[in-house]
Amino acid sequence: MHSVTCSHVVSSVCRTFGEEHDLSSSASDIFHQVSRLDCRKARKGRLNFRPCGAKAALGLGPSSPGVVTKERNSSKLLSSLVTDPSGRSMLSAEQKVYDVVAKQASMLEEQQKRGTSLRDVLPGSGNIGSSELLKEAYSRCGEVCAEYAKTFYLGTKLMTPERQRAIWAIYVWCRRTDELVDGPNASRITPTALDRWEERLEDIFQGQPYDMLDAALADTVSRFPVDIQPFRDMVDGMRMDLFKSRYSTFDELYLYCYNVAGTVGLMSVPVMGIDPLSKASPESVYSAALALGIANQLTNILRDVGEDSRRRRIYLPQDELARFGITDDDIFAGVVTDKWRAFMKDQIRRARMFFTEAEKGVVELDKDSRWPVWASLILYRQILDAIEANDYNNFTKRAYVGKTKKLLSLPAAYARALVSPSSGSQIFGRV
Ligand SMILES: CC(C)=CCC/C(C)=C/CC/C(C)=C/CC/C(C)=C/[C@@H]1[C@@H](COP(=O)(O)OP(=O)(O)O)[C@]1(C)CC/C=C(\C)CC/C=C(\C)CCC=C(C)C
Repeated sequence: MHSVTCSHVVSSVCRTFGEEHDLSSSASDIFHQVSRLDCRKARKGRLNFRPCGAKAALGLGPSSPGVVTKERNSSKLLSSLVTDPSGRSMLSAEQKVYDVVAKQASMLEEQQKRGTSLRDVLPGSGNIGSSELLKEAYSRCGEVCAEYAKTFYLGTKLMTPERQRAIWAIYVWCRRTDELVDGPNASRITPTALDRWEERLEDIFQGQPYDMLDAALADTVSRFPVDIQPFRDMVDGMRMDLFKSRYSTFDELYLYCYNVAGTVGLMSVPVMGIDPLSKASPESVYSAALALGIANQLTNILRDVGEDSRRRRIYLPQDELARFGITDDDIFAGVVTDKWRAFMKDQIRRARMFFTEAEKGVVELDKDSRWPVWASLILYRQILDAIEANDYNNFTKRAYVGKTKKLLSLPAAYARALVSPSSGSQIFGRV
């Protein structure tokens, strides 16, 4: 029996950052217990630039004035710079994100050189189960996950115990991070609070967790080759939410989507593992994972236009809205017009392209991990169909996938998960 409920566990983090740290004695015991955990040292990645990345592959690179033609290779780095309105040079969002993907991939390649890789990482090589407190920590993560994301939780049950626990620990950290700016105490969250949350993240990766749930993540990152950068980037996404309520271009929105959701894909791949039969390059698998996060977030945004507008937020590219003759006031008025339908068709088409890009990577994942990913992909993509079925009224009608459709998606996902890289025809990004 746990004395702390799941919602308490998640929301307590907000209190922690609104006031001074208050650890319960059991959490502090856990802290002392696990602070001795070995910490995997962050490895410096080799960065190189190649013409790939989901956004590039989809032909969605920025095309607005001020964008210099991009050719990505190390000798042409400068040509990938874009200029901001004041004329200063800066990296495009796609370039920044691609750097992170390349770093994750190069970490894997380094690992391959040392003789292990995600294709043959053996879960269970660590000391899971050796501490009752850690077991308890992971089990609380599982409870949070089951409460907030039931279908996904069931999906993780197909994974090996080590992988499922690790995914729960990552899920809980993401959920707590998101709750900082989206939860009941969001109005009390300041940039300083986010700085402190990030310091706490650094401590987790140094094997110095602060509470029980952090301890589960500290253990996870000590056993799987998970890099800290996507976690830092998610905190950055929360910072964006504190300051920003408009996105002038898709490039800006893309960065936001990467920060809050693409990062989840990058965090998950090292735990989910790549099928030993896969011939895909690590870079292509990470790119697909990134694409799934972006696709999910774009879908989430399109579903929630009305809800966000009531908070005076518009997560849609302003230049594209203008091209369709739509103003902020039109969105606040919330009337479905032909202009709106045309705009939405375009946005839905783009989200679907990201889903298609992501599909290529799911088949490359370890066989036990494919089912939950297919399930989440199929379920989330159906929200786009539901927006169409609502005649693009995402102002006052919430697009949702009905129970029957949801249930039917699960065996469909299972069938797709049976396709392995050897039986599938879509091996891509060969090394
Ligand atoms: C199998 C699977 C889906 C694993 C991911 C598990 C995980 C660690 C999830 C964390 C999700 C989370 C709490 C993110 C915080 C930010 C946030 C809220 C993002 C939005 C998710 C939906 O949230 P919400 O629960 O509020 O949605 P509803 O309103 O209830 O509909 C996001 C839209 C983004 C979530 C992003 C992903 C799940 C990324 C998935 C990508 C992978 C798992 C990589 C798969 C690998 C390949 C090669 C394709």
